[in-house]
Amino acid sequence: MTESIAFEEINKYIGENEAGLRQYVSLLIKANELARLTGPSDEETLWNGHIIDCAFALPLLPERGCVIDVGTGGGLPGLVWAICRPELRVTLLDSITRKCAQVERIAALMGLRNVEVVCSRSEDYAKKNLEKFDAAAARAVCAAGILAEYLAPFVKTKGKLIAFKGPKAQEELAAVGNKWKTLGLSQPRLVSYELDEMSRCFVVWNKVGPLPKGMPRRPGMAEKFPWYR
Ligand SMILES: C[S@@+](CC[C@H](N)C(=O)[O-])C[C@H]1O[C@@H](n2cnc3c(N)ncnc32)[C@H](O)[C@@H]1O
Repeated sequence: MTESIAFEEINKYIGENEAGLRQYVSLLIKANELARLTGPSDEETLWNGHIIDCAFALPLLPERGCVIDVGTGGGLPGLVWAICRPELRVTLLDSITRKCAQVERIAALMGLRNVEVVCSRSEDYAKKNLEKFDAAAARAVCAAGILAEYLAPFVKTKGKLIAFKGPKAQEELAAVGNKWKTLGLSQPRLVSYELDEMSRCFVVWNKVGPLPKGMPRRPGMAEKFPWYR
């Protein structure tokens, strides 16, 4: 792993947007009481473990354009990005209606005009939104190989796929080997960062070619029949 992101690189985003990010945390705590959106939901855990974690990806995002957060749950990372990068249009996608309703409410209460919430399985939404986004990302959704199948259809050629990953990243990538080209993707690169003394990373692919015929597949097929096996 050669690349890394230091806390200093994201500190300015956090400093400039602290009021908005703190407001999001307090709305998320309230929303958690109505619909379980995240795990532990005290202010410190949300700030340190979720907000800062999501902010670490900010330097990887495109200068402008639109990005999609697949499996956004309570709006992570998409709402953090929408707050810190108001010039980006951010689509927050999740298949669970009660989560989407809460995220929509939070975005409305915060007056975020650059956010769209979509309640759908990613495979269904991808069919109608092929190659519409400059970047697609996901945090805590599924293993890298399966995730790449979810994200790749959304991304324009030369766009980016970003996956938040922990210590299992190398193992998940090894399961796919060097077959990424099949999905129209570059070989992945790993970008490391440190949070709470834990080593984490982003897996980043570039979209370099077309999707194979038959993709995106029906909901559920990606997990049942991994494309790389
Ligand atoms: C563990 S949660 C993570 C939520 C958030 N990204 C975070 O970091 O807190 C995973 C979310 O992905 C959603 N999800 C998983 N597969 C999906 C799919 N194929 N299409 C849409 N949403 C999906 C689930 O509904 C769930 O809300």
